[in-house]
Amino acid sequence: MSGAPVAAIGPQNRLQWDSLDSAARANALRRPAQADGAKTAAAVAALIEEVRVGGDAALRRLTSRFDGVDIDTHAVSAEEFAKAQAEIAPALRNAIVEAGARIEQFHAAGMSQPYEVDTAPGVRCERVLRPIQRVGLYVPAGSAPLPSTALMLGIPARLAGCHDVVLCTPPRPDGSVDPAVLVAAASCGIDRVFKLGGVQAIAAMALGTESVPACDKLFGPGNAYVTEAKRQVAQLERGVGIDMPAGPSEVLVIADAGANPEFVAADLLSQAEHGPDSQVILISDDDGLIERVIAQIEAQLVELPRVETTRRALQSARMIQVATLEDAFAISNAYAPEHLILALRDARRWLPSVSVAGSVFLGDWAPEALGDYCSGTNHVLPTSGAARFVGGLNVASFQLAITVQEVDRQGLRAIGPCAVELASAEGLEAHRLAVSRRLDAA
Ligand SMILES: NC(=O)c1ccc[n+]([C@@H]2O[C@H](COP(=O)([O-])OP(=O)(O)OC[C@H]3O[C@@H](n4cnc5c(N)ncnc54)[C@H](O)[C@@H]3O)[C@@H](O)[C@H]2O)c1
Ligand SMILES: N[C@H](CO)Cc1c[nH]c[nH+]1
Ligand SMILES: [Zn+2]
Repeated sequence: MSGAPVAAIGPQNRLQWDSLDSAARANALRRPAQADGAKTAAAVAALIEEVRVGGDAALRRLTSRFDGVDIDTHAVSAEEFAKAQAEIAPALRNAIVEAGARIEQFHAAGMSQPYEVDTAPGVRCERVLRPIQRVGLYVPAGSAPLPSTALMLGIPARLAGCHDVVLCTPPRPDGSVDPAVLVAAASCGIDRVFKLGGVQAIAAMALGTESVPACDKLFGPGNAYVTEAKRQVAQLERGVGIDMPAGPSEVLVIADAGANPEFVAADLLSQAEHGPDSQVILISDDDGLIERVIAQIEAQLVELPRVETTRRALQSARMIQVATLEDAFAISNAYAPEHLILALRDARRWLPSVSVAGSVFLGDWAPEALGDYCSGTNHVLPTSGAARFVGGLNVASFQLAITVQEVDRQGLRAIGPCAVELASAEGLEAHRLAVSRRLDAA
């Protein structure tokens, strides 16, 4: 029996917040990737161990298994960089340059500055900034290569002054790397690129292999495997820093009755198409708007090339009706979305109601996709609720803030007694003497 295609958004996706008990509310805001978290963690741990033991040989095996291609040398050669430059269309090159300029403008404006303060006569405290010595960047390419991510990682790294930069990205089935990723990397001064994806890339950059150098901190988004691998390597004995959990994409839209349903549906679909575990949420105080958005999703979905992936992501979509917009913000702040779109009349007026989010898009003319590419903000953003405690990537993510204190005799006399008192209270005699011996001599 044939008929109309099954609707992507069904009654199971529709929720009336006021009618839910607390368990149903918690369930409504659960991320889809959490479902098989334990299984993913075990698989990832085994793969990291395989790289630790096997080095480059393991990288070759895993690339063959997961990317379906046999590669002898993972490092991208100078010839491959040159070929990529020749291959990409001028319009794409121009877009990379144009986006890069705005990303640089925004990130440069937000850079931390060194500073110094005399906290007492003869006591100078400073903060100096140093680039993290060797950074490892991950550019996803499983379902689609993301040259924009190379810009989002490479530009703040360059502004921070990082000279030793390694970048990994999964190879294509023919063993090459997407040329636009290479052009974007080169535009940031990055020439050390490895054809490596997933867990094996993260493990290689964390542990080091014969060909891939061990890095001090890893950056970049990726699927649930990549995100779990970052989490695990951060706990290894040779500690490696990570930027944040930046996993499967999320968008939450708060829309009022006046929102444009065509635009709202397009925004929800734009994040659903990233992968089956993307999560999209619409919250509105207007039932009619929700109905119109759902109709638009069904209409627009069938036109999309990645319809099956998108349809799978929509299985975990939430269309939530609330009594008031204040309720919508309370839900959003509890969920901590990676992206938050305010499709509201006078959207800026509502900005103070946002207390937790990765990046906010104000009004009908700010699609989230602009932030993905070229508004200037960074698209590497916290997912899975991490927006509660970490912000998006920025130049400071690539820097060490080192504090310095310079104290002369006068300074020691001024603040030494304070330290002596506190050391005595803590019963730390050696601490007290390190100060009082100098006080005696000063
Ligand atoms: N939060 C952010 O800032 C942000 C930004 C951009 C993209 N993203 C997300 O990044 C993700 C990109 O995912 P992707 O899959 O397209 O590319 P990816 O490069 O992250 O992952 C591809 C790799 O996953 C590995 N892999 C696939 N199946 C596996 C399995 N069963 N076991 C072990 N490893 C496996 C393979 O090694 C493959 O190379 C999407 O979820 C997207 O939403 C997030
Ligand atoms: N939306 C992604 C972050 O969640 C970033 C991206 C790159 N390209 C397209 N989108
Ligand atoms: Zn996107």
